[in-house]
Amino acid sequence: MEYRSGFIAIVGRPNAGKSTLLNAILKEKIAIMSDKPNTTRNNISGILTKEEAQYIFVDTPGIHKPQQQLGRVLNKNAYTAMEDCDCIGWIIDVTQDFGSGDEFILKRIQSLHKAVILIVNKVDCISKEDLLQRLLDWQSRYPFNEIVPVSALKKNNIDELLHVFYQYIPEGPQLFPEEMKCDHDLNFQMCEIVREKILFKTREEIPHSVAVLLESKEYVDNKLNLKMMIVVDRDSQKGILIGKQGSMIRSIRLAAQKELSKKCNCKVELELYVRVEKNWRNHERKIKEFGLDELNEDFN
Ligand SMILES: Nc1nc2c(ncn2[C@@H]2O[C@H](COP(=O)(O)OP(=O)(O)OP(=O)(O)O)[C@@H](O)[C@H]2O)c(=O)[nH]1
Repeated sequence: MEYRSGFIAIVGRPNAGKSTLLNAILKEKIAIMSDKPNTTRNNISGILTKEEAQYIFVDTPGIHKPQQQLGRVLNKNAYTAMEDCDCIGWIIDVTQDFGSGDEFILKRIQSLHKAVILIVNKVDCISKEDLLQRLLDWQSRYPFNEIVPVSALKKNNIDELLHVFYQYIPEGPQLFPEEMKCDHDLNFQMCEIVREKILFKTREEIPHSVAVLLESKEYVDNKLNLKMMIVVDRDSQKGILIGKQGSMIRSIRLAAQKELSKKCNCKVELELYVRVEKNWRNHERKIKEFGLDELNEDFN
């Protein structure tokens, strides 16, 4: 078996299960998951090094119709990932009907002329008969190179999916060291942990667009001191985040602190601040400042 290595862009509508799939493949929590659409903003890459190949995954923000500046930047990132890869894994939620978001992706894929593997996700939620019907429906929409049903959540058929990816990446040497699982540095992952706790604790009240920035980081006496800034775009959101007598921010801080300690293997002291930046999602400069337009710099 020849050794192969290549880039696989995972694209799909918000909530299709991209992050869950990436985590199932990499067997480690590196992309954040939540039940809200569009929690994945940067192109988190996961790297899986196996005996036969190195699979480099580019996770993309959910493709959706751009409504604001931030939406446009997100879409641009997803598209660049699609153009630069060796093959595309288009993940769909099998329980959802074909919609305008799919139409949008389809158009893009048609113009790229790349191998496209349709990953039919959430098959645990549907009967065999319905699944068959859905597969036939999807098959008639595009000449996919392969169609692979999976359950990212239950980790079903993941090995088969890798086997399929293998066939669509080129022969070549290992591109990254074996122990490297993700190209994003720890700082980014730490901010994502805090953002995940915010989304989880505040439920629908804080939009997915909340930004978390690392202000400072220092080790003192075997303890990691972190200062992070949470940026929201309305005063009312600041109120929600802080909560009654600071109860919400405290609960976010404690939950994040616990996970950060596990991640960093040391005691962590986290300080959180909330800043209101009105309408920051519409300002390109701010988007840049928050690092949301960066695209896999290490790979380019
Ligand atoms: N039942 C079931 N649920 C799943 C499966 N895969 C993902 N989910 C759920 O679907 C929701 C969305 O999953 P994510 O992985 O966050 O989706 P995503 O596509 O990364 O979403 P964005 O970040 O918005 O792009 C979560 O609640 C997951 O638990 C699956 O195979 N079966």
